[in-house]
Amino acid sequence: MKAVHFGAGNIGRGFVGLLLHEAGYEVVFADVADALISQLAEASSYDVHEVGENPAVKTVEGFRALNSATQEAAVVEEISTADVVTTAVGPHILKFVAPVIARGLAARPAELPPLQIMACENAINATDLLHTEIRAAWDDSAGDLDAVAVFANTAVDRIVPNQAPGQGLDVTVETFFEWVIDRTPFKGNAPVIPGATFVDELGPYIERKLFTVNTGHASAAYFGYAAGLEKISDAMADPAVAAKVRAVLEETKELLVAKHGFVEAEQEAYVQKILSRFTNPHLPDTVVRVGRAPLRKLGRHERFVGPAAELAERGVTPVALLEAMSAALRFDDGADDEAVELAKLLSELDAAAVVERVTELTPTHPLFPAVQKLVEDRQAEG
Ligand SMILES: NC(=O)c1ccc[n+]([C@@H]2O[C@H](COP(=O)([O-])OP(=O)(O)OC[C@H]3O[C@@H](n4cnc5c(N)ncnc54)[C@H](O)[C@@H]3O)[C@@H](O)[C@H]2O)c1
Ligand SMILES: O=P(O)(O)OC[C@@H](O)[C@@H](O)[C@H](O)[C@H](O)CO
Repeated sequence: MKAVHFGAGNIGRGFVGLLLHEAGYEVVFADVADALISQLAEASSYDVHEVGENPAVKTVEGFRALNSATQEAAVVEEISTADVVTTAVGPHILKFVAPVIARGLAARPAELPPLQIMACENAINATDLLHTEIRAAWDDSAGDLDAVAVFANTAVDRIVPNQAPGQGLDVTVETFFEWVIDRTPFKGNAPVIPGATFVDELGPYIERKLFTVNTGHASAAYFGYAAGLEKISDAMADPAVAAKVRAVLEETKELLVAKHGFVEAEQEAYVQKILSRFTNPHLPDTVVRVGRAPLRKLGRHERFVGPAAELAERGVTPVALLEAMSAALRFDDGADDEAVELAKLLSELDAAAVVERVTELTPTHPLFPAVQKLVEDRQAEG
């Protein structure tokens, strides 16, 4: 069994690659970072260090690695005979990997079963997005795309920080992990991945993960950044930051319970578990990694505006979520391209235009005036 995995970064090596390896797949990593690919191509193994409660070391071996920019033909050939393709590149990068996957699918021998494609990104229905991009790159003369590929959405959860320089290919991760995959597109032929959980209705799991783990995480990052703190665990050790994060998760809990029917006590236990994961002092995770790409995080269906808009539509005015969004508007890490772009938008556009551009909320949406006020307050500070 062979899996081609795009994105040999933190989650690629520390989670998806590990679980595919443990499931018995030969993993072919495809990435555009040349030094990383050269290192992987030369290595026979790397270790995943799970830190926190019940620490462990897992070894990944038997993989290969290709540069998908300079060795595209080889990647296409690997995909043409693979069983599974996964990605962990970031939602905005899916459009760049889609044409290569389309070419691999077009070259697939007719006798092979459909390629099983799963995007493992922090975004709602990222595989649908990848599917759309592959369709856009698809040459109809190659036949019916949906006859040669199966697309399944997933939700992936494991905190994998940026790795310390000098650590080589080894990855430090938390012990917790969850990979939930929509079973239904496979029509009885789902891949066997013992570390993954297959469900019939993925929607509630994706939203619960994004609007709890990622909303809480990003809140800790932006409040922590504003407090001058470097690590997420330090931010969570600050009582004022921790209280604000808790308040944010109270609001998303209200939405998730009302919308998906999660039992309140179970959702509360989920929240508690997640808060304890953020405080893991063994995990060297930083507010700038977790806060990265604020424009994406302030997007319409993302971790802040997504739940806040739905609460507003239900007649509930979010308070803590808006406070977290206000902190996000103050995330001005100069090394982050999106933070720089956000600062530019704040200085060039009027508040309503910033809200429309960044959040894609329309002026008639019930959340719009509150977000506009946040932007006006931010702009008044200069
Ligand atoms: N790190 C985590 O804790 C975590 C957990 C769950 C989900 N995720 C999601 O996984 C995705 C990746 O996150 P990460 O933390 O591993 O980031 P990362 O930056 O460590 O890894 C991304 C990798 O993608 C590669 N890449 C960029 N453009 C590419 C292209 N065109 N083709 C092939 N490879 C390309 C980069 O070189 C990099 O190695 C994101 O969507 C993120 O939200 C991350
Ligand atoms: O990857 P992002 O930028 O969408 O979000 C940053 C972190 O919140 C994220 O990577 C978490 O560590 C991860 O989603 C945990 O499962």
